Amino acid sequence: MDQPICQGPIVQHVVQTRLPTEWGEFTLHGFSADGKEHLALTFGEIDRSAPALVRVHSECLTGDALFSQRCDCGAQLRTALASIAREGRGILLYLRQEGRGIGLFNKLRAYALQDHGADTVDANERLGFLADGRDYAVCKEMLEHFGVTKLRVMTNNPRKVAALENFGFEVVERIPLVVRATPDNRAYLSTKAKRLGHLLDGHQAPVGPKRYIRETENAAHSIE
Ligand SMILES: Nc1nc2c(ncn2[C@@H]2O[C@H](COP(=O)(O)OP(=O)(O)OP(=O)(O)O)[C@@H](O)[C@H]2O)c(=O)[nH]1
Ligand SMILES: [Zn+2]
Repeated sequence: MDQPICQGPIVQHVVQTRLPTEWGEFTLHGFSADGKEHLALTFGEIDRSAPALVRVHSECLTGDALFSQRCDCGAQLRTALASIAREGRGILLYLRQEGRGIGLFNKLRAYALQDHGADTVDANERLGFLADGRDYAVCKEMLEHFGVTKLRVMTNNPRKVAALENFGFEVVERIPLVVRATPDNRAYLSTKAKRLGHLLDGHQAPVGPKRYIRETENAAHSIE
């Protein structure tokens, strides 16, 4: 019998509109995939022949919209948008995989466990989830929609770089997205470095499958 063909989600570009921000005017694109509404923010003309400055950001309602200091998401989002605007072109994918894929209320349950001493990984596992349940498959078609093939990716997460490479993109540079530690997020950041493999000092060698990725000297430091 034929093996079923493993296909990614069907991704549709549904709508686009202007998004004026404090850093300048982006274009906001709505994509639907598997019943979810994902977003892309683009700035300037995307030059398909040059590597594109890209941020793949996972939804964090508490950090992105409610000013939470428990994590680095809000500051990373603002820093990435400011960097793209400063460069004059680039793409931010805003993926609706809240709480590393477990959803908002489960993330809040994980926070409640962390309030009583668990770290971010143990809390997920105690709730019966993987430490990180994200799936980046939707990125492939979203980035293909904009016609880019070579990427300069703003992230501290080598698994994100590896996922993009597995989809066939050439990641020519990883740009650390370093956010200042605060008393509220210091333990969280340290757990990400120790248990989830995040590269948080901005100067470590990439641990992804390929070692030629250029680590930029000019990390996108927090603007706060
Ligand atoms: N389950 C869970 N999710 C969290 C927690 N803190 C933040 N998140 C989610 O984690 C996601 C962001 O992932 P991070 O691990 O902060 O960073 P990353 O995307 O892997 O890496 P960067 O590209 O460097 O930002 C968002 O979806 C947040 O909602 C937590 O304690 N528990
Ligand atoms: Zn967050």
